[in-house]
Amino acid sequence: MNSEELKRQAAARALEYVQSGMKLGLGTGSTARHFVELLGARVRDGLEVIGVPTSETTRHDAIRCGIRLTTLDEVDRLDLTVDGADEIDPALNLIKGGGGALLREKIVAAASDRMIVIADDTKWVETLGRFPLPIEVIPFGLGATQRAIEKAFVACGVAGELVVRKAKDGHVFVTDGGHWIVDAHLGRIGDAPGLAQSLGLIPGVVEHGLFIGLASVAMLAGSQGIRVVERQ
Ligand SMILES: O=C[C@H](O)[C@H](O)[C@H](O)COP(=O)(O)O
Repeated sequence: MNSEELKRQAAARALEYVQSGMKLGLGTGSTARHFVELLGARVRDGLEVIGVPTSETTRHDAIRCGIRLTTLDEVDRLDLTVDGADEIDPALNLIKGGGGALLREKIVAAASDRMIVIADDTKWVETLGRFPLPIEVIPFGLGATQRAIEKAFVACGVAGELVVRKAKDGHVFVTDGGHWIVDAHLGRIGDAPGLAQSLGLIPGVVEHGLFIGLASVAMLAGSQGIRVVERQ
């Protein structure tokens, strides 16, 4: 089975948790797109849900799939968010933002009663950090922000190169919120909650891709089937 089929399987399993009347957070990325497409098929069969997309890309996908949309200004809480991840550790802490959607993804996940992470099992790691950690920053004062990030790294016992993300056309990648992303190549993050806290205090850092304590369940699709891991 190829990785797209595995992602679709994980997405299909998450769909079992969706009930009519739910308000849903709709994630971003290749795995979340499978969920949006499968959800769209159920909506066409009569399922009544309303969604909040976590990116402009997902908003367009959801509209194409016939899913009714709302915003976090119009609704208070969401019942469930289903999203992908770049890395998932045994505490269900995540690295997200490989596609640049981390800011809206975190706002939506934090406004949800439950977050299900869907992925193929290559995303499962013992310790976060092999995947470069996305840090969303304000372009103004980038040098000062980067120096503050490096200080936070030293305090948290990690080190690695910071690279301003470029789009495929060679220009700086700009997020849906108009910010830039610096990818931190750390290799291993021993204390992800501690690093998350330190990064959150830096002026100029809008958000970072460490999702701590947000995911309640992970659905990991592999050649042996789907493993469901609940947060302890
Ligand atoms: O910004 C992008 C998101 O955090 C994605 O959910 C994450 O990068 C995983 O994407 P994919 O399912 O394509 O591996």
